[in-house]
Amino acid sequence: MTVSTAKLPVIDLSSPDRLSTANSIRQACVDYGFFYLANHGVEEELIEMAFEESRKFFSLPLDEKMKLPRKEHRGYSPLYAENLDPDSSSKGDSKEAFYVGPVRGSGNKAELNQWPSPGNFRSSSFMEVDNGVLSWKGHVSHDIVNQFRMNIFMLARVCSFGLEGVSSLPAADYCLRSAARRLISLIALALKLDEDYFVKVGALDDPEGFLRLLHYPGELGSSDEEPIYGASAHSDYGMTTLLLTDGVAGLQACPSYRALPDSRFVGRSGDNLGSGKMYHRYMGEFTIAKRICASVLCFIVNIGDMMERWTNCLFRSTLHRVMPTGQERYSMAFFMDPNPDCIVECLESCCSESCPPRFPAIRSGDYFTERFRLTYD
Ligand SMILES: O=C(O)CCC(=O)C(=O)O
Ligand SMILES: [Fe+2]
Repeated sequence: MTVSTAKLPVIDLSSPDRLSTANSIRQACVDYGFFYLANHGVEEELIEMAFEESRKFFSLPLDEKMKLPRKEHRGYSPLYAENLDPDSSSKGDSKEAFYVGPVRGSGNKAELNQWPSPGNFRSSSFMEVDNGVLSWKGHVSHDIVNQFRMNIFMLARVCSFGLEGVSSLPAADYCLRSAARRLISLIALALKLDEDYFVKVGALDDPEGFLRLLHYPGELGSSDEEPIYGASAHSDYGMTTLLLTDGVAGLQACPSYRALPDSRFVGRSGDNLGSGKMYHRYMGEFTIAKRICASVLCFIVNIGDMMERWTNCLFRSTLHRVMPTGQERYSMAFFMDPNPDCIVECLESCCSESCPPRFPAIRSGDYFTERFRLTYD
């Protein structure tokens, strides 16, 4: 373990001492906006299988992947299509991604997900899991009518989104989404709120949690070119992100960043959200940042902008990025976002006369629309 890793706190999600866990979370969110989450209940085998599916998916020929272009934040996004920080590099991020949105509970939205069709896979290595029978830990096995549905299940269940026609979901209580919900109740306690506060304000209604599979080819730019980032500097937009990586280094966070008071209200041009996220414009150099060494067994958790706004910047939506190391890298990020209709406004406990709310109340969906526009347009 490196020194920098040791400094990032490890939170034990299974600890029976919820108050002490909540206090540790509070400290981690105030100091870093990042922490490791251990004993989250998601089985190693499930994580490994999801990584395996992800590797197979990204190894499909580009024209197959391009049959599933990203729409409504679901589907495939090729190399350089996204630029999280257009001011630091014009080329776009050296990563490809596949997005999965909620499959169940969102009306027609479930259908917006794009899935590789059986035809896409016939010539690939992505298929053939036990001849159409999916087994999980010996508890369950389902005949899944075709490879298409099986592949949906394989990927979707990592976020516990249901699959019509599949009667039981063994992983449902031990999936990313359930871990995120348990964590969010601890975050509420950490903020001295009722543990179901975020449920009560509708943040977790039919949540718009998204899973993003990521593949970084690891290419290094030549020194006379603009820098190439795997993911350029950004903060995440939602409540909290649960990140899994294959252990290859590259993720860097910048917990030392403190917003200059005025910059909080000055966004990049066209950004009318007061997000003030153009850090390096105000800081000069983007200074690093600790290297985060990830164990595949621990999630890396970070706080997103919505939580930062709720807490009036007490909890930090920390700037982070992925640097290419020359080594290929896979990760999976589960973004727990508030329901789009949830109004996010400064918590009473986080403001006072001398510390007024820094951000106006905002509908979560409006915030996301604007941030996506800035990333993709
Ligand atoms: O791949 C990683 O380690 C980080 C990804 C990330 O920050 C993101 O997708 O928002
Ligand atoms: Fe991120």
